[in-house]
Amino acid sequence: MADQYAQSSEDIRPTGIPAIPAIRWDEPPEGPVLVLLDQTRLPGEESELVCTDAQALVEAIRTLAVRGAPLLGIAAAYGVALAAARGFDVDEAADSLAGARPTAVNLAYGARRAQAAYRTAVVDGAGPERAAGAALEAARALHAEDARASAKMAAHGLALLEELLPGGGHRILTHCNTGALVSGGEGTAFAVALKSHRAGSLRRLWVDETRPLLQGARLTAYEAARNGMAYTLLTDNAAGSLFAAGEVDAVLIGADRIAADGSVANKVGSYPLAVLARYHHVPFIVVAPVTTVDLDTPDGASIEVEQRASHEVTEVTAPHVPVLGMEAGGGIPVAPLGTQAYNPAFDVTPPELVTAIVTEEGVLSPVTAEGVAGLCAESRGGRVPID
Ligand SMILES: CSC[C@H]1O[C@H](OP(=O)(O)O)[C@H](O)[C@@H]1O
Repeated sequence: MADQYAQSSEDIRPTGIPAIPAIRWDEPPEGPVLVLLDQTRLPGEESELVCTDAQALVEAIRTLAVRGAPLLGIAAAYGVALAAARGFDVDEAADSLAGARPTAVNLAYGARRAQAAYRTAVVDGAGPERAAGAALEAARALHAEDARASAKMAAHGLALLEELLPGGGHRILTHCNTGALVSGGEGTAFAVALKSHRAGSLRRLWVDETRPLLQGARLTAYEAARNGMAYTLLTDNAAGSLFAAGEVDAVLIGADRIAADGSVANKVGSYPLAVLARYHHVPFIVVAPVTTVDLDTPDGASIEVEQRASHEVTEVTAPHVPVLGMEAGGGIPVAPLGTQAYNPAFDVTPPELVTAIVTEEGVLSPVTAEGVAGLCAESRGGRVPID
């Protein structure tokens, strides 16, 4: 069944990860800027969004021009460095960036890490310029750490797939977008699928479109095509029939926050996939860096799930209008005007439904509170306060 839905080979353009990096710091003569690949305009348009202050970055985060837990942390750290470099109030910038979206713990972690570097420099007698340099150094370090973590997660994840599914021919279902567009490297869950592809072991990447903001259709399909992967798009509500047909060997997803008990907050639609995977005896694998683990959040019920605007559900956009960032009424109504929609951006999967959590520190399975704590103990000596 999988092969009859394969896109034709000429559609596959193995041109590598996005030509424009998801994020980059630049220092033109008029002053430092943070340059983002505007993810609201993908896949049709690869355009850059230039942020000159933290407020512009907060808006870009809220409209998902920049998104995905690890990249949100990196962006927030650069945002604090940008505020420091341009003489704005660093604490105010860190607070507004940390609070831009509630669920991805990396966001606050990145902001606080750069803020802590700035403060430490000031306490050590550094002037504003050197202190700003310390914040930028912290952002660059986080960026590089995430790139290394991505490569390690890909290696650990592929080894797990080969253990669970010996002989290759992996048919992997993924949800939302977890590639280079969410990372300092090649991503989290997508990086595992990409490594499987490069090893000749990926038979099919099933890509959930991921309503309502279509990160799967717009972003994961874009990354899979650019990497020459065999992928097939599906509506979220078609996933169940794929499991029933025996077409899914493993589910690979990312995470936005992993609580101390191992509960996983991820894009809405992840929890139903976990239930389907359990019912059909398919491994449900979460791939996330340790920066996504939050020991200060005890369990899934304690995770704040972002609720987003109704119009993201009740309207679709015209081709030239970005999916995100539009005001209510900016799109084409698919429901009666005035319809209110339940639009949680994430859901929470309990640890007992998670086969394994893959981090740069290795594979945690089964998922236990002790194991989650152990991940952090190894990877993060000191802990930067994130709230
Ligand atoms: C590996 S982080 C990617 C993670 O972030 C996505 O959410 P959003 O697109 O709203 O930033 C989704 O939960 C992905 O799993």
